[in-house]
Amino acid sequence: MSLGIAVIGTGRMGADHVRRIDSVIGGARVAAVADLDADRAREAAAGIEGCSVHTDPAAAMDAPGVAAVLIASSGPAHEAALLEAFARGLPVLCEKPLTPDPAGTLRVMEAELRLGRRLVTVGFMRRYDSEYQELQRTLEQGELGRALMLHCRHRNAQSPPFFTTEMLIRDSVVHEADATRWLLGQEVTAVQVLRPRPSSGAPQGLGDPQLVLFETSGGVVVDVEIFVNCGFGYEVHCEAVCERGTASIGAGSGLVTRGAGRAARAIPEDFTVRFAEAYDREVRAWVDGIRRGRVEGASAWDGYAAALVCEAGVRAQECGERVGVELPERPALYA
Ligand SMILES: NC(=O)c1ccc[n+]([C@@H]2O[C@H](COP(=O)([O-])OP(=O)(O)OC[C@H]3O[C@@H](n4cnc5c(N)ncnc54)[C@H](O)[C@@H]3O)[C@@H](O)[C@H]2O)c1
Ligand SMILES: O[C@H]1[C@H](O)[C@@H](O)[C@H](O)[C@@H](O)[C@H]1O
Repeated sequence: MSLGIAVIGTGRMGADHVRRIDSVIGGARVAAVADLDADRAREAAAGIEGCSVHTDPAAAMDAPGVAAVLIASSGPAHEAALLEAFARGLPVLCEKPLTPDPAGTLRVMEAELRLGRRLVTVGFMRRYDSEYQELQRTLEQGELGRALMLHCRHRNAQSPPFFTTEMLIRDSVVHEADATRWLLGQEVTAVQVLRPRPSSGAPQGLGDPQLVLFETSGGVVVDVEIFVNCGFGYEVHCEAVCERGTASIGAGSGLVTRGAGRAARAIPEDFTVRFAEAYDREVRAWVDGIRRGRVEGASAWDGYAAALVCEAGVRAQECGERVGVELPERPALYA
């Protein structure tokens, strides 16, 4: 029998996940959707047989046939939805950030610890991207020697209207916080943020772009250019500089055209294009895991570690200094 999923939040990502569950991956179906905006929820559920429509996330989780929850509401709404899923013992895939602040993430992790079993997967989809996976394997195999530096670029064509300077870190650089931990198997121990003059292409008051520096427990230095209003497309690059060579991803390998004295390759418009396959693989792995009684992917601990890195990043944005990341001991549940 297919796994009945309640999708909470049917905006840009949620609607895309509804489509994915309904028509891309096998073994699951959208049993219910919820969005504060009833029209948006209805639109996402249109044509899906047996899918009930709600404005209250808890009501969607109580709908007949629901056995798992996918949370794609706005970040501040994640915590309440996660706790509702826990109250029902439902496994949950929650879009990043797990919650926007470490205090909320800690409450979620502690609630899961009280349950004594893992229910949460955090939607850090880069872990499912084939290029990132190849880079991770290359670094793990060690043929290039130990990693010394990562140079990362993270560019969005434009930010949504509600984006704030803090969100450059908490909503965008949170991906590099997780990717750094996952690629290197090391923790981020300190963060600095350099702020060039804001681009005239960024909304008034938004400190965009920024250069974020991580130091890791293994002595690697990571620089992240975050530029969420670059204007020209979506780019995520990562180059690892190792002792005997480099390995890089994100250059794009699509069609190249030549003409009128120029060579050209399209740049993806946004993350739904660049990471389409990664989202498919992430949701498929989550569904397959649940069907086999396992919880796959990034854990609440990973969400918490990333949130602590981002908290240090926001403090570094404000004070202009290097800010240390204080990570507590990892609970045994997440060993
Ligand atoms: N993994 C990725 O690459 C990626 C990409 C984009 C967004 N995201 C994440 O996905 C989440 C959603 O982002 P989005 O771009 O789709 O935003 P969005 O604004 O398009 O959609 C959010 C939806 O949540 C609904 N909502 C808000 N509070 C709610 C509540 N309490 N109950 C029910 N519905 C509620 C809103 O009405 C809206 O329709 C965020 O956590 C975001 O960070 C992840
Ligand atoms: O919510 C989105 C999403 O996480 C994207 O993957 C990232 O590139 C954007 O910067 C962020 O705003």
